[in-house]
Amino acid sequence: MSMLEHIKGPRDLKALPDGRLDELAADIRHFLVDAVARTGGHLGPNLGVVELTIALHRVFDSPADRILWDTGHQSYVHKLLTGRQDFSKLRSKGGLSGYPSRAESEHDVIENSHASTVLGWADGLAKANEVRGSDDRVVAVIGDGALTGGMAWEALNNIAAARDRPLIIVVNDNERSYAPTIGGLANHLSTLRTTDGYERFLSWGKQLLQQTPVIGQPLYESLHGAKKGFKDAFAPQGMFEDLGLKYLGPIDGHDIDAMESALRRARRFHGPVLVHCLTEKGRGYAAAEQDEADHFHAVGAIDPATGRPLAPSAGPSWTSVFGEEMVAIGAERPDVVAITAAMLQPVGLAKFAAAYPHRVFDVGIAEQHAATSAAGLATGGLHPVVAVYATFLNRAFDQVLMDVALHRCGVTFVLDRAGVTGVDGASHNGMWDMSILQVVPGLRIAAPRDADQLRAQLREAVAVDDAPTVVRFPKETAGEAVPALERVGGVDVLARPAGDLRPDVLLVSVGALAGTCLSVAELLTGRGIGVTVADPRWVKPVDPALTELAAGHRMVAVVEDNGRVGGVGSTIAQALRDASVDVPLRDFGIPPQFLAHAKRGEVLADIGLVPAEIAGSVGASFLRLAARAGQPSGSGTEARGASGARAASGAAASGAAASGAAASGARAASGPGDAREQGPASPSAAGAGKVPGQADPARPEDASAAHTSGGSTPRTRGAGER
Ligand SMILES: Cc1ncc(C[n+]2csc(CCOP(=O)(O)OP(=O)(O)O)c2C)c(N)n1
Ligand SMILES: CC(=O)[C@@H](O)[C@H](O)COP(=O)(O)O
Ligand SMILES: [Mg+2]
Repeated sequence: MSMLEHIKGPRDLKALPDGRLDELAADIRHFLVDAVARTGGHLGPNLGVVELTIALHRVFDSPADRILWDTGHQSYVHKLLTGRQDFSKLRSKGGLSGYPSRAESEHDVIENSHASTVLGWADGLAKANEVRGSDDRVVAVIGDGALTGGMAWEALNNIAAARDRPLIIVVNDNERSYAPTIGGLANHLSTLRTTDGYERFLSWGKQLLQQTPVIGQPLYESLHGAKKGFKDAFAPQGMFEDLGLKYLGPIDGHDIDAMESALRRARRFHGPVLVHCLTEKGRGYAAAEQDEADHFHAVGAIDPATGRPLAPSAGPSWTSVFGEEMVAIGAERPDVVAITAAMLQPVGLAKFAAAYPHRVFDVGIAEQHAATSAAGLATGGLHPVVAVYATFLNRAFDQVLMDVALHRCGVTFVLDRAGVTGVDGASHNGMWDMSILQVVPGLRIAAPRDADQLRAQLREAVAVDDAPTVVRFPKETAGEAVPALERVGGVDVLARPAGDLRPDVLLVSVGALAGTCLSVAELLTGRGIGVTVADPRWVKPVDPALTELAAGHRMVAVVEDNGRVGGVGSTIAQALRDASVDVPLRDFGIPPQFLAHAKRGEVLADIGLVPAEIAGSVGASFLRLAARAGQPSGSGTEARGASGARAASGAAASGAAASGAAASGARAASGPGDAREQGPASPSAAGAGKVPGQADPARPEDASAAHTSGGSTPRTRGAGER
């Protein structure tokens, strides 16, 4: 039985004799490499906080004392020491989250994986302790990378002002975000680190004197008193102390004894104190320590012996397609520059940086600054491309609105990881961008359906110099090309009703869900419902060609990998009303919920954003609409079923059929899956437009619902009512 297995909670850890702690640390490292090699996860960051976390849980009394983690990706050791050692399903459905989770443990507080928030949380909790007269402590662990985020400095400004409010800040300084941390702060931390030699000399002297009989200890005591003056005289006065924080450090973050000693001093201090500890991301695992990219910041399944990835990539990722095209654009457009928020490699800008080192700017984990500095770059005559993960743009909304859009700056925001990402949990899904950005005047949004469209639309975006543009795409591989039959206005028609079926349903396919939509259309074709599949390409502003297309159909359905509320579907519904196109609309997207961690495919299935559920719901809706209007139920008849209506195949199902269909120009909807009769969506299909409280235009009994789809509404209400 390993030492780690004896630890069921912090109490067991505190009971462990000092001499066994290094053995525990070794056990934990071995566990982390073994477990995360199987599941994937944030191996490097967690290998770097083994001793730090042991010391924290030995000095403080969690959960009475709150131990908070910024970003939370480095909380695996914290989980191991607080009763959670089954990592077999880490970041998988039903398994441990890759971040703190209140549902998992009373020891966990912050579930948000967005960086730089921990000091804000800590300030609030420390104030609460003060108001409630509690002597419990608040400990905030923040990385050097997260410390470059603006929120951290807003909080520090408040924390430092309260000189007698206890709060312990532990800066986990491993000199890296993914790559080495940039900026003046990083330089300052480096200056403070140089006193590390001074500290090492002192700790050597302390040990020597304490081992010297008789005179050693008294001599140590008197020298210790002189140390303060010596340090003040020679060691750099850190800005943290200038701010009003007591500074302890730099401390060797891999020396449990030194860490415990510093933390005990910090705990006794009745005010804000910053413990600056030096750690190494990937510590103790050679493959991580030697990984130049990011010290195994986040890995997939790997061979633990070599650190090499086990699962070969299934084809070019959206990110790599973007990165390659940026290099090509960069050669043609010397005015194009790029901005990353401490994620050069993950967002695909590494090749652009290698080719044009003076045209890429890493601003640290500072998306707000990224947006506003982009407004400055654009005003200075350049065209900045700001590449961030979709979810992280949330925090820069005001800057996009009031700095970039208000001043009509030609800035292109490239949002990677847009839509459901899955394994990183609720705060990582890119599910809000196409809702919040709908309200930004002049801003245009592109949602490419495949790699070819990404290349084309990126070029279209950087050609716009008087408004912000957005290009958004999901995680992982870019998948097969989805050719268009024709372009109507700016809208690509991907499929027309099969055979003699009429245009019953216009299925608006947003972005990378084109394959899903082609499968939906095939299923509906099997029910004798004629479907046109259209990809608007630019979803904001709504193309008039789309509203014209809608006018030629009996119902519209919009499918998007984005939140339903305020998303593309809502916007198209509004455009139909504005154009007096009186056609009912159903929108299918992500319900307004925080989604638990699971694989992307599992989440999409759980929320009903899959062909069978969407087809079932659209088909049922359409048939009810037709029945209520006394019209034939589709241009084919149910009776004809799959045998009657030709179930065509196309690009999504097979290349040959696609090229054949494209040639004939009459391709029906296509996609995998059979054309069997699909029952109406199960009531639990929360995301497929069937969200509790959401009305179905064909069901006036839902009239009480808070939000109905746009377009004409059932006879019982005025047209265009929402
Ligand atoms: C607002 C925001 N932007 C970007 C990220 C992506 N991200 C996750 S961890 C990380 C690096 C964090 O560096 P640091 O705080 O030093 O922690 P370390 O990984 O070094 O322990 C980044 C940029 C994020 N989580 N939040
Ligand atoms: C913690 C964090 O924000 C990132 O490291 C996140 O894990 C991104 O993961 P992917 O790059 O694998 O999408
Ligand atoms: Mg770091």
